Amino acid sequence: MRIARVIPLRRSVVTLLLLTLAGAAEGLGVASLLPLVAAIGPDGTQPTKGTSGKVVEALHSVGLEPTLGLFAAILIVGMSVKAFLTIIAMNRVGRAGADVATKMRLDLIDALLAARWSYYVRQPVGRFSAALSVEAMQAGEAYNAAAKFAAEMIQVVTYVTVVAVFSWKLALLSLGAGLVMVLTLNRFMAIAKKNARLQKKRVSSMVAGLTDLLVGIKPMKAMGRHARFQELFERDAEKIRKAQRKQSLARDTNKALQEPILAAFLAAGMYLTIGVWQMPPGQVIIMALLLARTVATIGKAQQALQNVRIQQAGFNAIADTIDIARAMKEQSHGGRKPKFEQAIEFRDVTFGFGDAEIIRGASFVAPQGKVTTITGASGAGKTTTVDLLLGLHEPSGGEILIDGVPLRDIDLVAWRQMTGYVPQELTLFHDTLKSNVTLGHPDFSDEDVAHALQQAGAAEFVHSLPEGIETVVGERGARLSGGQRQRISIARALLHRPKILILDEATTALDPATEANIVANVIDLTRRAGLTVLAISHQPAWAAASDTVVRLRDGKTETVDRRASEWSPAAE
Ligand SMILES: Nc1ncnc2c1ncn2[C@@H]1O[C@H](COP(=O)(O)OP(=O)(O)OP(=O)(O)O)[C@@H](O)[C@H]1O
Repeated sequence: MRIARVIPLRRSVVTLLLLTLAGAAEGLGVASLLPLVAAIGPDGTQPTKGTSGKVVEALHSVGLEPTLGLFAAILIVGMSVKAFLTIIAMNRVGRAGADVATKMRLDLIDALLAARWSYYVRQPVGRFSAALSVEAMQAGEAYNAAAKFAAEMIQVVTYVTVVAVFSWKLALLSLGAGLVMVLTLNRFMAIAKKNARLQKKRVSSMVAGLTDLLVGIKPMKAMGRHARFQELFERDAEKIRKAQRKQSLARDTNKALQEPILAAFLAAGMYLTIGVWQMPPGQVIIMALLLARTVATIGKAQQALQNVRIQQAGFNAIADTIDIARAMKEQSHGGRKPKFEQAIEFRDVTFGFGDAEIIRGASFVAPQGKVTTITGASGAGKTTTVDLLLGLHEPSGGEILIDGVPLRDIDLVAWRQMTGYVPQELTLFHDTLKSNVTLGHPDFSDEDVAHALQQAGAAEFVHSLPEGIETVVGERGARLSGGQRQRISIARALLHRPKILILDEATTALDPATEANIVANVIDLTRRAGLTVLAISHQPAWAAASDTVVRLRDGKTETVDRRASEWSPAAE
């Protein structure tokens, strides 16, 4: 019933009602065949006995003559009404199926974007591509398959009822035939289902694996190690091929075997109706037709049910991913709007990943409008410190204060929007330079972009490109040099004129002259616009320009006020 969370139950009930009405219309049409045959019997007399007789009697009572034309009209009208209602119902099903896939996709994206940072760190990104493509589509298909199953079952009930009205023995025979068919062919259905699931699992893992591999393909290529992955994918592809073949074989065998089973029961039906129950030949033909239709529909219903089960796996998988991502939703913190007019303060902050404590009672102050450099050995916890400041992690002890207000009381989104952030691992999108700087935000003009590029020391090289800011940077910015990528990232961080600029080893790839130029621009911004800078860096240029240096060692901090004493990176 998880589907009810996506498509309101009322919508499904209305569709089911339409399908039931369609079934009833068909039943009425088909049922008219029996008295029709009796009415045009070889002697031309109208039936007076049995159900056919009762039908004729009922028609007489409402002033209708049971003529060939009347029954033919009932048949045609019944079937037309059925077709009409089925079109409406299936149209609704098609729309609902597409809605299911779309809703699942949107819910997944929503949940993913709202999740906390620690969630992303633990997930292989490629898994989400599989969820978004394969599983979302299957979720929609699951709804369609369920509706198809319902339609087939309604038809089965319709046919069995019609047959039962005229002969309960024959109805039992058709149900028996259906049961034998279901039981005999169930094995093939199970094989088809197992192999379909196997394919889904392998295809999803292939999509996920390939996405992850392509994200980090360069070192694989560079070290000639991609061939090993090719082998793994080939192995996966081979398993998918085998599973697909087995699924087709099982499905086709199932279909093919339905015919002889049906023929055997038809023969039995003929024998009983003609030889034992001595039915008129006209009725026998119609009964045979009904028997064949009933048994075939039972077969189709069984297939539809298997299909539901197969597609349901995709629906469940994406629904689980959404649930887990939602459970990892980032806490919104308090509602206080940050001003940031005085200082950022870490007061005895403690934090660890699991049992491993990384920060153990760190205390420092980064005053507003000043440059603070955070330094320390690799793995000392510099990035973690900045992540704590951005609310990406929660301290397990101590307090982070913005102008004396605890970070947990502050509106986190508003706080982050005041920040320009250049991470250690740069991420440029496969898009134009301009879009990479504006992040697709339409509010920024080309002049804004040019200004940010100028401050980031990127104006000159961008200007030298034939397409300027419209140049497409390639996958993850692969068409730019490392230093160029860093400068574009700095421009992106400066574009919205942040109050705090956080640079995590952001100028490591630059030559000293370019770095000095960026440092000078940033210092100029601190003096003119009151920008506060927090730079994680080992570069002498930053240390020389900073007002305060915070050194992390063994999870603790030492603060050196550079206005009071000189600090040298060699002392590290
Ligand atoms: N998501 C995580 N889960 C578990 N451990 C983590 C996680 N992120 C970082 N760490 C660990 O925390 C420690 C500090 O990492 P951090 O990235 O803050 O160091 P750093 O000082 O910035 O290092 P570097 O100068 O090498 O970038 C490291 O030992 C690292 O292995």
